[in-house]
Amino acid sequence: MAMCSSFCPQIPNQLRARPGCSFPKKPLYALSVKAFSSQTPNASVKDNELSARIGFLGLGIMGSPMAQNLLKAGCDVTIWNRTKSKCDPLISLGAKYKSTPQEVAISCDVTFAMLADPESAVEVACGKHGAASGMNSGKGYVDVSTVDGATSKLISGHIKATGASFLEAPVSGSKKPAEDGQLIFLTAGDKSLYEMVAPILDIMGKSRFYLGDVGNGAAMKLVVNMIMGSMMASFSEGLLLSEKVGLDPSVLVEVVSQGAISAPMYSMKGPSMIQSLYPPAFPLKHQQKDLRLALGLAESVSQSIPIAAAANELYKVAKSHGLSDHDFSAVIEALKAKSQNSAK
Ligand SMILES: NC(=O)C1=CN([C@@H]2O[C@H](COP(=O)(O)OP(=O)(O)OC[C@H]3O[C@@H](n4cnc5c(N)ncnc54)[C@H](OP(=O)(O)O)[C@@H]3O)[C@@H](O)[C@H]2O)C=CC1
Ligand SMILES: O=CC(=O)O
Repeated sequence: MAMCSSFCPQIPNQLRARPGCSFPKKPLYALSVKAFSSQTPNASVKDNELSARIGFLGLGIMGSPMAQNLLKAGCDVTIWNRTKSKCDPLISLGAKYKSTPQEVAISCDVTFAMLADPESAVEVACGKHGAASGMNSGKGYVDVSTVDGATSKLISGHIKATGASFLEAPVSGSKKPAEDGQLIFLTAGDKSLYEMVAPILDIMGKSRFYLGDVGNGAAMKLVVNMIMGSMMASFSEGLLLSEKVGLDPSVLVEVVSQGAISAPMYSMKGPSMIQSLYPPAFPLKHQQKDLRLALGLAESVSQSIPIAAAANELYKVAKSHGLSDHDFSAVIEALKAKSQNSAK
């Protein structure tokens, strides 16, 4: 890949990412771009970002705004989505369209994938007309979907067998951070690809962590979302209990927001949960998938995670009530259903 070989060796050792290192967006952005632009030292940020042909596969709640931010930054973006109609708004913003992941990979230097789950991530990367069949040495594949480590290693194996580079880079942050370019990237895999795509990650995110070997990014993401899923389940119990004992749940949200357990998630989701509104930012089915995968991760090291296991059961109940495509805060409805049943 022309841009990789031209800039990677230019990065001074002290600026290279170490496993576990966090790179906040603002201070290092210029450094990343400088390294990226070594062939023309005075070239503008925009000129250098434009030099990469970027593919984007998967234009759901997250993929669409991420690809849109790349387009807004002036990048050359080629897209594909299983449901073609979701490509149309991006095509009208200047994206190119290809009809298979393979064709996207053939026409791009680096291809990003933002897919629902392990099955779809494997299908799009390794299936018939999948991205791997369009890869070769000099290209890169960056999977930003939330999957388990074994899936990520499987995809990495297929990609690297073609001579291409692989980076897993799941994101923390939901629909709004994706729209605002404020995601947190949890990356692992080929360091040279990490360094190459750093300026691209910085368009879509506010910080990035390089965590070493493939699997570590997936594990970090699953641990974070295991905590988040349990927090939301516990918050739901609190909202319902406060109401049952005659308190105003809005006041509970305010009290929580001022204390040591305050979290943006509670302030953002609490008011709509009180109104039983769950517009999907993070679909409940994906939160349950992440808890399921976190349970597998814990099992792999014989770690007991009883709180997360209980939360997982609650999300499963919510799914059985048809709430899969609602926001994950709809897990509170599973508790409401349980208390109605026990009152009978
Ligand atoms: N939403 C959020 O807040 C966050 C989500 N994530 C993770 O990011 C990933 C994407 O999430 P999100 O955008 O919310 O999910 P969506 O459900 O909105 O989008 C899923 C995407 O995967 C595609 N897809 C699903 N199944 C297949 C398949 N069999 N073959 C090809 N494509 C398929 C969908 O295509 P189609 O349009 O055709 O259905 C769509 O592009 C998930 O792994 C999620 O856990 C991570 C951080 C935050
Ligand atoms: O995966 C979801 C998120 O908000 O992060």
